[in-house]
Amino acid sequence: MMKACIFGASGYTGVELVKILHKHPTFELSNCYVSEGSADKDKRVNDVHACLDADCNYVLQAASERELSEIAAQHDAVFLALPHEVSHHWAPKLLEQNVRVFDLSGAYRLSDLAIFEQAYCFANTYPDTVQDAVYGLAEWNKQAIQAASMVAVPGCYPTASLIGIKPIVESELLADNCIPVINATSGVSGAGRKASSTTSFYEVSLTPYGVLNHRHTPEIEEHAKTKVIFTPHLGAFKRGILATTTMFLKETACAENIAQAYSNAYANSPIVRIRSNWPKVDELANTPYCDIYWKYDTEKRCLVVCTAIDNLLKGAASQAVQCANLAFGMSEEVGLI
Ligand SMILES: NC(=O)C1=CN([C@@H]2O[C@H](COP(=O)(O)OP(=O)(O)OC[C@H]3O[C@@H](n4cnc5c(N)ncnc54)[C@H](OP(=O)(O)O)[C@@H]3O)[C@@H](O)[C@H]2O)C=CC1
Ligand SMILES: CC(=O)N[C@@H](CCC(=O)OP(=O)(O)O)C(=O)O
Repeated sequence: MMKACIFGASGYTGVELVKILHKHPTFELSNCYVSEGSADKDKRVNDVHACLDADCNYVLQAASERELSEIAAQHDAVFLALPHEVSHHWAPKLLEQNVRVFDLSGAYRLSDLAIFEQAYCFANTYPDTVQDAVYGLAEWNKQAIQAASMVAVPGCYPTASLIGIKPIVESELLADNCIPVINATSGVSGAGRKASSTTSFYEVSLTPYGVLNHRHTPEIEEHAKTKVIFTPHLGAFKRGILATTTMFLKETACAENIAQAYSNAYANSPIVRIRSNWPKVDELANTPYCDIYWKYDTEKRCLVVCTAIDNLLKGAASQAVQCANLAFGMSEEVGLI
């Protein structure tokens, strides 16, 4: 068994990691950590999150930066479900030990430090770790993930968006002057567990936010290798993301080569499911899958592709474990389906 631990185990993505690793056949969940000042420290995780099974009773231990080396030395895999700023400092310290790090935050997803600073409003001061970090979009980066010590697990919106766009870009079907337009809606768990008025049940409706300046725009652009116009929306539901992307294609594109592009990318994927109808978030909630469906208007040369995921799973925790499975030589879907 490989020993694993989770930092940020009391949060929304952290608790999904607890669920998955608790039942995983190869990873043994050895320790669950929260911050030194956490209101949940010393509690059992299933007392904090009653949805967990009775035997899923790990104690939420307080951990500080001082203990990172010692903790890293005791584990094979470390999962960081922490705020970006905390992962940014902690990942390089953990990596000094012989451990693999799977970071769910955005701290190491962008290779350009100036673009990072603009998007996250703080500077990444560990350029070597940035360079070593492998982007964990599992369907597209398998070989690099298999060899990685540091995996930057993609954001939730970027996962949903990139799965729809990349087959078209990589197959050179996108029209030269086309900027894909992505409209995506997330449930409120995307904002994390910390209470705020914008995510309170009474306040949430359906509305766009982060228009033309959301930090996921540069992440999608770097990994799709194209500019995009990305508009996120907050919806009045708990879990899930639905991303609808509109793209104009080259004159040479036809329904057959679009189908071929998606089939080449995902026909053998255990996680991405090519459907025969439009996906619905409720069908994906609590699963590690990404569902995809598209329609092409030949006359307008317009492709509309729709992808749906659970933001806490394929958008975070299950994709982190998908990457860990690959990094430890297993099939990507082990312990997930
Ligand atoms: N929610 C989502 O859909 C997605 C989230 N992510 C990313 O994953 C990460 C976790 O997100 P999420 O689970 O939603 O966040 P939550 O706010 O739900 O949880 C954050 C966790 O981090 C802990 N924490 C907070 N501050 C510190 C600190 N200074 N030191 C140590 N631990 C700390 C919290 O515990 P405590 O304060 O009790 O110590 C809690 O366990 C974030 O970087 C987020 O951007 C990525 C993709 C999707
Ligand atoms: C609904 C909501 O607020 N969603 C979050 C995105 C989820 C997240 O935590 O983003 P990372 O993938 O970058 O970590 C947001 O828009 O900031």
